[in-house]
Amino acid sequence: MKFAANLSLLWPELPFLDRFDAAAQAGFDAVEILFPYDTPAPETQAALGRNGLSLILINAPPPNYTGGARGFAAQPDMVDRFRHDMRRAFRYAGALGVPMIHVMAGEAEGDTARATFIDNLRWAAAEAPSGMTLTIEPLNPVAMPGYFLNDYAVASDILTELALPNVALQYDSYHAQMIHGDAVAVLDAYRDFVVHVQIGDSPDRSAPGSGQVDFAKLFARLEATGYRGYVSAEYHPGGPTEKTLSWMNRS
Ligand SMILES: O=C(O)[C@@H](O)C(=O)CO
Ligand SMILES: [Mg+2]
Repeated sequence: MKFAANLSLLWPELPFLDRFDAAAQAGFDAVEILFPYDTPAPETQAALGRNGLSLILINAPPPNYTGGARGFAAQPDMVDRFRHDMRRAFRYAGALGVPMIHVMAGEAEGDTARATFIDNLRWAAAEAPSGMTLTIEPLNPVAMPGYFLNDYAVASDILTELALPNVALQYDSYHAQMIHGDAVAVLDAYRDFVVHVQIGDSPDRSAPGSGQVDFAKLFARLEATGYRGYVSAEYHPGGPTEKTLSWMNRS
């Protein structure tokens, strides 16, 4: 199994660029960053390069630049803004060879929002550089009140309707458990759509093994179904990150 470290959440006590060194020392060869845009791409590239790390995922758009809004992809009156932000994300990801961008839906509800989300994803999929995959991720309403994409069934319906090879599902055990009460059942139900897996426990987004998610079963299901993507650590370590990484030793 391939593991990645989410440097937006792990090693929170370290300056951002030092987290790359910590991840490599802990045995990771890949990282993801929710919103890397404050750091010029050459600086991120240097931190990756000196550690032999790949950056596998970033999000679009950056919330510091949107006033905290978590995307506009499902907002009918923000189509121009969505396209502008996606072009910026494509430039940043392209400069660093990032193969996946998580497209954030933003706060919205209803049929018009759904149609807008689908139209925007179709546009972005056509604009995306060759080899890049766009992901969508259901976020739970406790963590992200009002967020449009808050249910795995909604995500899978949208992906089925789109039927595009470069738009797929980002599964997160923390959100899946919070939304549907059984993260493993969610993985089983929507496994065919999944290209990227993030792990965190529920209800506190703490380290695997500290909450309600059955990680032994979850890893077994990933292995049994031949998952070849990354499993990325996206949780609040609540102390030294190195002490939370025993889950990496299981495969
Ligand atoms: O699970 C999460 O919160 C993230 O993967 C994310 O992309 C939201 O910013
Ligand atoms: Mg996530």
